[in-house]
Parts: sequence; C-alpha cells; structure tokens
Amino acid sequence: MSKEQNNYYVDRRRFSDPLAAALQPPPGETPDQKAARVKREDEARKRSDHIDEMIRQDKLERKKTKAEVSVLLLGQSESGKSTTLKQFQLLHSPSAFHAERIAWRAVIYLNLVKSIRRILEALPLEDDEEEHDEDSLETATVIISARGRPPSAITGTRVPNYEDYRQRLEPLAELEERLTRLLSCPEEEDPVRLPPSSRSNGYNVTPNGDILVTNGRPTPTILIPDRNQSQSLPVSPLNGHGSSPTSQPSSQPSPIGSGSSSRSKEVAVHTSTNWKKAFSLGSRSKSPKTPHSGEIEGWWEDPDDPVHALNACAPAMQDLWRDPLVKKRLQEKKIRLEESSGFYLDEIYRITAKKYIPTDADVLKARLKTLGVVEHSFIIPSGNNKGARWKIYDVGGARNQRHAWAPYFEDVNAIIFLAPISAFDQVLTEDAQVNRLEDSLLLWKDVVSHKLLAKVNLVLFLNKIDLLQAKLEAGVRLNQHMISYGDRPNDFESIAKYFKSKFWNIHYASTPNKDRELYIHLTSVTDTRRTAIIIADVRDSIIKTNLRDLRLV
Ligand SMILES: Nc1nc2c(ncn2[C@@H]2O[C@H](COP(=O)(O)OP(=O)(O)OP(=O)(O)O)[C@@H](O)[C@H]2O)c(=O)[nH]1
Ligand SMILES: [Mg+2]
Repeated sequence: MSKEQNNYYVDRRRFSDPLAAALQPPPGETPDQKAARVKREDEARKRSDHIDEMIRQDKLERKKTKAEVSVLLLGQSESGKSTTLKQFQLLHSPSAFHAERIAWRAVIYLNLVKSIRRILEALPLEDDEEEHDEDSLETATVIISARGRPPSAITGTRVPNYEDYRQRLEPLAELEERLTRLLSCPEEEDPVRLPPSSRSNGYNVTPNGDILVTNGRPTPTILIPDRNQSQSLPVSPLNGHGSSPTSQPSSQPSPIGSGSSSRSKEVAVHTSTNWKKAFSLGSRSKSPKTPHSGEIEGWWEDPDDPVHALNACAPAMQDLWRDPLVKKRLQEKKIRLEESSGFYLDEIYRITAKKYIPTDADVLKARLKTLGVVEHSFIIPSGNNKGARWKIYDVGGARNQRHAWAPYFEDVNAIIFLAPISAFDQVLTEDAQVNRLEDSLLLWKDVVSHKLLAKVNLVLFLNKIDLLQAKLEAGVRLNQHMISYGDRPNDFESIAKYFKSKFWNIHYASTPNKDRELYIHLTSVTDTRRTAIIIADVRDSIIKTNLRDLRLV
C-alpha cells in the first residue's frame, strides 16, 4: 500500500472513530498544553474506569439477590418432558393444575379414539404383510425386531368379528376428525423459530402466578368448578359448531379401521395456540346457565358434545379391547398400546361417562406433542428464605423442534434431561431408521459437551422404568437390540445399572467441565408419589450446588 493510500485509510479511520479523532493533539500544541491535556485525559479515564467498576459491582449484586432459577427440560419426543412439567405444576401450583383438568378431556378422548383406530387397523390379515408392517411404524410403540417377524405374524390370527366391530365403531371416525381439527396446529410442519428476544414477549400470568409463554397471544386461565358447588359447568365447545379459532370446514372422515389415515400425524399443539381455552370455557355465545333458566347446564346436555358418540360406542370399544383374539393379534403385530395412550382402554366406561372429569392421573397420561416452548413459573420456598422464583421451560423434543433449544442455554441454571430407557427397541416417529435409545444417547452427548452449558447443573432422568420393567417381564431381551449389552443378565437391576454407567461415561468423556456433578435418577414420571420425592431431591441439589453463591440457602 502506498503512503498516500495509507494516509487515506488513517484519515478515514479518524473520521469514522470520533473518540480517536477527539484524542488527536490539536495542531500547534505547546508542551504545557500537552501536559495539561494528558492530565485531563488521565483523570477522565480514571473516572470512566471507576464508573465501569461500579456498574460491574452493581450487576454482580443484582445477580446475587436475584432469587431466580431457570430449569430447561430436554430430551427426545415422548421422553416425558411435558409430563415432568405437569408434575412440577401439580406439586407447586396444584390449583392451577386442577383448574386446567377439564381442558384435557378433548386430548384424552382423542388419545382413546386413536388407540381404537390402531387396533382396528391391526386386525385384518393383509395379503402383503410387509406393507402393513410399515404402516405400523407410525408411532414409536411398534417394536422393530432384530430377528424379523415371528412366523405367527405371517400366519396371523383372524378376528371373525372384525367387520362387526368396524361398523359399531364407525361414528368414532367423524369424532376423530373433529377433535383433531380442533386441537391441531395449522403450522405443525413449520419449524419453530424463537429468537431470544421473543422470550420477553407475550408472558401471561395466571391468578396463581404461573406464566406461560404464548408468543404474544393470550393464555387461557381455565376454571373448573368445584364438584360440590352448585355452579353450572361450561358448555363444551367440542360440539362441532364451536367457535374455536382452529375450526376449519369439515373434510370427509376416513372410515375407522380403513387405514387410510393411519399415517396421519400425531396431534400437536403449538404453545401459541389457545387450545385449553377452546376446550374449557365453552361457547361464549351462550349465556350463563342456571338450573331453572331452561338452558343446558353442562356439556353432557349438549347433544353435539363428543361425549355422546363416545358413550354410545363404549360397549363396542370394551368388547374390542377385551376380545382375546384381538389381544392375540396385537401381540403378533407387536403393538403395545399400553406404552402410549392405551392405558385409557382399561378404563373405557369411566372415561366415556357423560360427566367425566379427568383425574390428575388421566392428565399426566394424556399425550399431546409439544411444539414451541412453554414456560411455567412459580415460587419455591427454601428454609427461612422467602423463596426463589423457578422458571421451567418445556420444549418440543422432535427433531424439527430442537433448534429452538439453544436460545435458552445462555442463562439456564439446570437441565433436566429425560431419556426413556424403555425405548431401546423402538424407532423415532420422525425417522423410522433411527433407534430411539441411540437418538437419546447422541442427544445427551450433544448436551453434555455443549460449551455454553459447561457450568449448568445436569440432572438425568432415565425415564419410563415402569415400561422397561413390563417389557422385561414380557420377555423382551435388551441384547437383541443393543449388541453391546452382550450376555449380561436381562433383569431390571443389571439393565438400569448398565444404562446409568453408559450415560455417565458419555458425560465424563465429553463434558467441558470435569468438576460438574451429574445427578442420575431412575424415574417413571407418570407416578406422582415417586416423582414428587425425586423433584424435591432435584430441587435441593440444584439449590445447594448452584445457588449457594447467590445466598439463596
Ligand atoms: N408409562 C409411562 N408413561 C410415561 C412416562 N413418562 C411419560 N409417559 C407418557 O408418555 C407420553 C409422552 O410424554 P410427554 O411428556 O408428552 O413427552 P414429551 O417429552 O413432552 O414429548 P414432546 O412434546 O413430543 O417433545 C405421555 O402419554 C406420557 O403420559 C413414564 O415414565 N411411564
Ligand atoms: Mg411435550
């Protein structure tokens, strides 16, 4: 570069940097003037440094007194994150949890109807079993056998009553369509984009202080009247004329058992949609009910409410589920509905009763895929301290949701990572080539090796141990799906120990912070009593190790 060019760049720099320009000695400066100027600049610099230091101290002090803990729930789809969040809610804001129970009625109905559809689809003997097997990969409850299909799956058990069941259950097809339409999020395919700035927008505070992130839209506060109160219950918006924002023109439902919508997507609700409101508060167009007003008192009096179709189909559903030939056929097809929403099948008459209100356990078992990020916030008292505000973030775990996690890494105190260890013989719903346990291990490695998370407390829930136990009792062998397990005993203790050390080793090998403590729990997060104990333990460990410096304990 020539001297001229060089000067040009220096001048440009002066122009574009006002501070540098200001510090340039004025032309013709005498030595005395220079000494005075240098002294002034020195003093200015000292004052500026002092202000910087004060700001730093102030920030530190504010951080110390900020009684706030952020916890992020991570893990693959169906690992139990939302269920864990529900357990936190049940423990720390039970009235809000109970107030929302009624909203889950629609989800539970849909879970039940989907289970019935899956059974009906599994019954017919297909000419082409290969094609049918592929159909069943739709959910993660289907087992991929390392040794191919057993001979029984090819010969197959015929269910002579199939056509009769199908006809009796036909009304459920329309109901499934309606519930799906009302619950589903139209942007389901869209990846979630949550810039960090969006985290400060759209908070909605319930009367209990619970906060939900709603991306700017209002969050429902759902109230369920006490059973003992004479107050009327709301009329259901599930009646097909509902004013739900997600209502769309009706499309023809596919006949139940036809298999034509068997690949239909799992129902997912984006955190920005108001599904709880839509399913709880009833039609706004109807005025408040009183026992003598001649108006309907509750959803069960609304002839269009889904409960009627369900209630009418209850005997057929019960016959189907109890039929030994059906059970045999499901076994042959290796479909274990008890691992997903199938547990409602054991309680058909209770769930389809006209005045059914979901219990806590029903809500914990209800499956609704998360899209986006849900924040739940509450105060947890600790000792004499007035308590810290805990914020728990529940994220979508499906592959197209995971990029929304990173913005939350920056100021999180602890991560609860869920790995469903019963899933060793299953594949991802979003990619049938990937074993679910393998996916959990890779995801775990990504999380523990992440530099931004180096100082974050890690809690690992090896979840769904109840299902693992049931699977082992049914004779499923781990080493047929994980060759590395070798010929170790196929019992629960040995397998739990093996998984613990596998996850522990990955952490040890990949963590950027060897001093970090890792807490591992064997969990079944649908079990309220045990999970409450574990949550208390997790809470204490997070507070003790993370927040001692912040004077919270
Ligand atoms: N039996 C049993 N079921 C569980 C357990 N944990 C979760 N479930 C059920 O598994 C299903 C999936 O759980 P969710 O909590 O919705 O899973 P998630 O991790 O939030 O999934 P995404 O929202 O898709 O990321 C629900 O029906 C839960 O009730 C468990 O330990 N045992
Ligand atoms: Mg979820």
